[in-house]
Amino acid sequence: MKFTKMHGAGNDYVYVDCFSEQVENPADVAIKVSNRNFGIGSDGLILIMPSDKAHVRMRMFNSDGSESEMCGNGIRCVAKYAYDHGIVDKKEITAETGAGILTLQLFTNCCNKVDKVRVNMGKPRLTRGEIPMSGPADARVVSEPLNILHTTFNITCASMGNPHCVIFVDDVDNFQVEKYGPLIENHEIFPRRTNVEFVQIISRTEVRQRTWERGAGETLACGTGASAVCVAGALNGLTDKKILNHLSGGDLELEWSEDGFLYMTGPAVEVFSGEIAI
Ligand SMILES: N[C@@H](CCC[C@H](N)C(=O)O)C(=O)O
Repeated sequence: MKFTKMHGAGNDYVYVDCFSEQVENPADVAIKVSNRNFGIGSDGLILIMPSDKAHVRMRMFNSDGSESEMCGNGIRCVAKYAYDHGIVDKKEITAETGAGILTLQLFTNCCNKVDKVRVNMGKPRLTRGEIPMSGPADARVVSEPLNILHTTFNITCASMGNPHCVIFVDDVDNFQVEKYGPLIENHEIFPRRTNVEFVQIISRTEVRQRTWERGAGETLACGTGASAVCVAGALNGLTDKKILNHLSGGDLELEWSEDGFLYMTGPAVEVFSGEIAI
């Protein structure tokens, strides 16, 4: 199987061009290629596919083989791959995802390669039913207490197509992400598990985020998570609706605009290509 390794702010995936390759059992392939000792090493697998509704279609699988509806860092890399490898020739393209059809704006460098992408991530979904979470389907979850191991966290939840639980903490770099992340990911109030973002407020326009990803553990960045953090900061009155988010592997710019859409801007990098026996 031919593949390309790419990352967005350090959130790295193995990408397969399914315009020319076929992948049987992508969940198993994701587990195999993601292994950092016995595989290629990545946070998961992303398939770049033809679509009858958009310029390109993305399917994404976490390193544990579970499929997610959406991947913010992944969709920027899919757009870069599509442009740099001649699948599209426009700088505004559409992409079909499990979270619907998204519009992306591509920015190129002096070699006409994409190095930055702005994504209209759609409107955040804020009710328990949409996230999904147990409890009254129409209710929002803003700073709601959740007890984990005798500690009470105030959680704010949103779906960006995939579920997110945002927790504001005082000192994120010393926070025990590996201890609390999996307990929240698998908590019974999240019937499809959840991604978890631990966030320190730096100012009304700047935050620092660490992410525990559903199906992958701690990663260096999460684009849908950074989008959910922008929403959660605004809903809690802690940040403006336009922020710079410092993730462990790089920065993302987020804006929850007046029309209700969430815009994410960030880098997309191709690292290397190769072939692996599957
Ligand atoms: N890293 C991604 C999100 C990947 C999927 C997530 N782990 C899930 O299961 O929903 C991003 O950049 O958004």
